[in-house]
Amino acid sequence: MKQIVIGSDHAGYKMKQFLIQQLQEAGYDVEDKGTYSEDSVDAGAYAIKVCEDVANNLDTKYGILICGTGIGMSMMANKVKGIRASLVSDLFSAEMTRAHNNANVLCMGARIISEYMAWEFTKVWLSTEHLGGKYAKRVEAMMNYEKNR
Ligand SMILES: O=C(CO)[C@H](O)[C@H](O)[C@H](O)COP(=O)(O)O
Repeated sequence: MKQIVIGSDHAGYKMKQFLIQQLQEAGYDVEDKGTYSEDSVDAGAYAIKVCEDVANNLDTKYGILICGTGIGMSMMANKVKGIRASLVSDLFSAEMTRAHNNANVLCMGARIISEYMAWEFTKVWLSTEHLGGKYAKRVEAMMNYEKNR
């Protein structure tokens, strides 16, 4: 079971706290990189904290990021080398982003989805295996582009 590194801005703080509780109850080891209150902060800084940790521990850690829309978090997350972050607002995408894209960071918008939905998406995302084969080749091509640019 991979360790979960989680972060949010002020808009995602409550959802982050909810997910931490659910994840811990489900037996996950969770590291909370902040923010630690609903005081206004810039989401990008927390995306970097989470994603640099995941990128340095690709075999052992996954990341979860929450802001108001999930957009700023996912944009910043994908600037960190080694990160494949997906913004998810439906169950099918939560599954496919693991099965086809092997995402290592899940982003969600607390002003878009409910806590219930966020936990449903998180469970599917964590329990879906990457399918490999042609999908692995496509992910590899993506990572080679990043490495060589
Ligand atoms: O995309 C975002 C961050 O880059 C988020 O949706 C933020 O949570 C949102 O922009 C925060 O808005 P606020 O007016 O500062 O609460």
